[in-house]
Amino acid sequence: MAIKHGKQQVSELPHSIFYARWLREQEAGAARAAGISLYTLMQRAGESAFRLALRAYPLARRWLVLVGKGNNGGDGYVVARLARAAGIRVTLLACPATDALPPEATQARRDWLADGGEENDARDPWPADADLIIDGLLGSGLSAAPREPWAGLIVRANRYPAPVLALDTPSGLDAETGAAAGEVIQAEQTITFITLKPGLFTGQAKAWSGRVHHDDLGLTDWLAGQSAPIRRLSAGLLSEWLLPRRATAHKGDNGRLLVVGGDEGTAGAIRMAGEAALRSGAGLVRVLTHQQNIAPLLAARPELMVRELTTASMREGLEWADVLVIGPGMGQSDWGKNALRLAENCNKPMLWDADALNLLAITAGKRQNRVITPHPGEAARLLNCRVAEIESNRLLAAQNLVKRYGGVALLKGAGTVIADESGRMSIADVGNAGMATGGMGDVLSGIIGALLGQKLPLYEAACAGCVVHGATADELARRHGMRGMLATDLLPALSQFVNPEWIESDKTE
Ligand SMILES: NC(=O)C1=CN([C@@H]2O[C@H](COP(=O)(O)OP(=O)(O)OC[C@H]3O[C@@H](n4cnc5c(N)ncnc54)[C@H](O)[C@@H]3O)[C@@H](O)[C@H]2O)[C@@H](O)CC1
Ligand SMILES: [K+]
Repeated sequence: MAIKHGKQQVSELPHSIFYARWLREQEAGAARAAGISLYTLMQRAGESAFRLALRAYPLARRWLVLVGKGNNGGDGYVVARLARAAGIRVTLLACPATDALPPEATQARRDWLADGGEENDARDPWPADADLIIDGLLGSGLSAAPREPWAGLIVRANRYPAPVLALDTPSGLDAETGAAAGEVIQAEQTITFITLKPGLFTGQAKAWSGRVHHDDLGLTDWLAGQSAPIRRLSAGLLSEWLLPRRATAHKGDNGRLLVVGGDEGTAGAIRMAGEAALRSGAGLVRVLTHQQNIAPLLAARPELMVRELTTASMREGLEWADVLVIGPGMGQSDWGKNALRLAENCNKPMLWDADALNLLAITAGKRQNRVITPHPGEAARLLNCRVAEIESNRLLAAQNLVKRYGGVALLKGAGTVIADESGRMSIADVGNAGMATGGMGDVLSGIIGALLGQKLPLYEAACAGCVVHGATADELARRHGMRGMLATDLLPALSQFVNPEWIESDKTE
């Protein structure tokens, strides 16, 4: 839904994400280009947040506005002034001394005081009956974990029984990376200004940001001339990648997929990958697996062609296939290692996942024709670092994976990041915590493998596959909730997203 304020409009989230650091360097030039002052920009930010607060919390009449020492606090002063003028009881809590404010925030403070607004020390007792908190403590200027007294105020806000609307970013969350180095305010809604920032979509973002809104503050024309370093992926983009199937298509047109894995006792992984590929439109799926898995797989899914994995069947399969998916349930025994050695020389598009990545960490080969899909633990092994380092900057980690291993890297987790060798980067704004369960990765491998077989280039297949996967899980969560979602629940539901021409328009965002 759009919120109108003046000539501006808060619209659906755009697909462009810009670094906060870059925006801070550009903001003066952008305001100049738009013929407005930085203070006007701040007033627009405050006005936009004020209107959102009225719309989202129509019954809230007693607001606490927390302001810090930067321009994020400046936005807060504007919200406070507008709210007070509208008859809302506003308690403005400043942290701590306000004499060192930057110029625009100084102006906003002056206007607040000139209108008769009062400023309280945020460390003093807060009124007990407020029904909304506006968070203007820390924005994109955050440089480290919040210090005292900011950290203590964040804790206090989080204990306070009123929802938080965060200005630009939830205070304490790193706008660049989504990392939470210390205390972070728990926002129910966040309104971010001018551009989306990566830290609102990956890392710890989903735990703290709540629902994200965006307002470009009227800089639409200026923004149209900027090229975004990162793309936000949503279901609305699927029709860009997945065209309706040709009416005359035959199974050979839709890709012959070789899926390799499933050691003794791990037939499930390979079955889910193979079946996800079929459900995502693969023409033919041949599975090479441990001989014990053959009968159960054939019984469960007769459309799969299942054979024993041997050197001969692997060689023959690689000849036959258009695309290779290797790793699900493969284990790290000699059995899997042999298959991987043969796969290393494959020149067709391929996807390596799970145990293939654990073995890759040892062999360290670089390939342009490969998508790798590590979770943070696998990524840490691949980059020889700690999981915490991966999570502290997921965008950088994905770039480093590509630098080291070539091709396309898809780093799983809340806010999956996809990067390629040309420098393209995307963050998937789909998916939910219901997906934190076994087998989800195997399903993703099958989907991406199928899309590679339908001739999508590596990067596009990874992006589209990730969106199909996450959007399907979101749809299931909407219907049944997150807890108890199974990877196999996704399989029959994939069809609505791999056929985007069938998506109803209200499901695209
Ligand atoms: N970019 C723009 O053109 C616009 C920016 N606006 C606002 O301005 C904000 C950025 O303003 P600033 O650059 O002044 O930065 P912030 O207001 O986000 O924070 C800077 C202040 O926080 C302090 N600080 C930094 N790290 C800290 C830590 N770990 N613990 C305690 N204090 C810490 C700094 O010393 C400084 O006083 C945006 O987030 C947005 O809310 C809006 O007014 C709209 C226009
Ligand atoms: K904030």
